[in-house]
Amino acid sequence: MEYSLLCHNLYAFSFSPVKKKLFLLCIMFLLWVYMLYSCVGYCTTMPSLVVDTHRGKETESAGKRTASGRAELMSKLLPRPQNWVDLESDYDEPSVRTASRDLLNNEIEVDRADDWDEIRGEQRSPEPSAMSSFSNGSGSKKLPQAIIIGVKKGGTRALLEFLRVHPDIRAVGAEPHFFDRNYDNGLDWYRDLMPKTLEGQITMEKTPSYFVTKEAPARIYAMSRDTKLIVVVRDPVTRAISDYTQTLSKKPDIPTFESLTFKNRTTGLIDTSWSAVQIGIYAKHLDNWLQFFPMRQILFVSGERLISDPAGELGRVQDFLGLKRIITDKHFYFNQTKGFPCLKKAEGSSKPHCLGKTKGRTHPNIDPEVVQRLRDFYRPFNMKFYQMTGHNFGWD
Ligand SMILES: Nc1ncnc2c1ncn2[C@@H]1O[C@H](COP(=O)(O)OS(=O)(=O)O)[C@@H](OP(=O)(O)O)[C@H]1O
Repeated sequence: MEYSLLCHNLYAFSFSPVKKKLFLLCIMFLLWVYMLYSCVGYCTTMPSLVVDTHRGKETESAGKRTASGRAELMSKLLPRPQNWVDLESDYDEPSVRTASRDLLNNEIEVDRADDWDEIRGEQRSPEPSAMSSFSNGSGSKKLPQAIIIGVKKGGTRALLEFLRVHPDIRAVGAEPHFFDRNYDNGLDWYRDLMPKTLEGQITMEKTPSYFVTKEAPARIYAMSRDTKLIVVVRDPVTRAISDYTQTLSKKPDIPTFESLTFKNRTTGLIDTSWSAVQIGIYAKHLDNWLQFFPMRQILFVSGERLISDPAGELGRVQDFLGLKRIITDKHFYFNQTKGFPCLKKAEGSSKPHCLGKTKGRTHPNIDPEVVQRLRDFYRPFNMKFYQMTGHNFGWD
């Protein structure tokens, strides 16, 4: 009797139309609260992600949790950013960072502003094709087997973007700066920045400051003694002017190139502590690398030929990496307006692409006497470099 009464009450409860509506409303409310919660979580994550990426070194001290969080967030952003990323190198030569000049000390911040803009751009407008690779979960993240280690303003971005056309190359778009600024974050952090690769694909990155970082050769060797190293070199005088032009574009009030070049203009003594000058002493930096890596493991790409004959240089790079020559002259066209070779189709896109406006800036006119003095300064170092590499780059 009692049992049938209970059943009756339960039946009345579950099928009462008012209670049924209340029950449904409750579920809808809970769903709504859950969606709101997820949305708020997403929105608060995005800005911190950008800020962390932008801050780079400054956030390092926040500890492992922050670092791994940043790695996770960066990996979501960076492995397959917009196909034609055009980040500008954002480093200064370490020994010069300690120089007393405000101009030099501020250079990292000045350059970082470019990364900030570009990475924001990548978040805003990933192309549909980029999105499909972005969400491609196949493969696994590996440490890079080949790295473009330099030189700043040599043409490193062009080389990396051209290489990314190759189906057997996957590269991280932004500069990880692992072997100079972020080494304390550890190899897992570094690996996590890399895009996923399938068997037979090569993982790559480019950070041009490695070439002038004293600790970089030993650190890369410790990661893998088999790492293939690529250096894009350019006439050191033009490179110095290009470097200066980059800083000038962000800080128009800096002293003239001519005054920064000399320790003492009257005596004509060159200021080798100025990073723009020092980076171009290639023979000196190369010596450091040869303490750890044999010459056959380093490929030197001519920055000049990368412009005049991109397919030729890309052929050499593909051979060096042990890849089939897939990138050929059919992939390039010369854009008259830009004044540089561009890709007919960038990786994952059907549209032609040139590098952005931070690549190929108009250089200021430099006093020809100062240019000549710099040429004289670099000549013996260039000769030594040609001797070491067995290649005359024709800068003299
Ligand atoms: N195809 C193509 N398009 C545009 N620019 C090209 C290209 N190939 C090489 N270059 C030259 O690359 C120079 C910039 O070098 P990096 O990319 O190594 O600069 S950075 O260190 O990453 O900031 C850049 O230097 P500036 O001309 O002084 O701006 C270019 O001369």
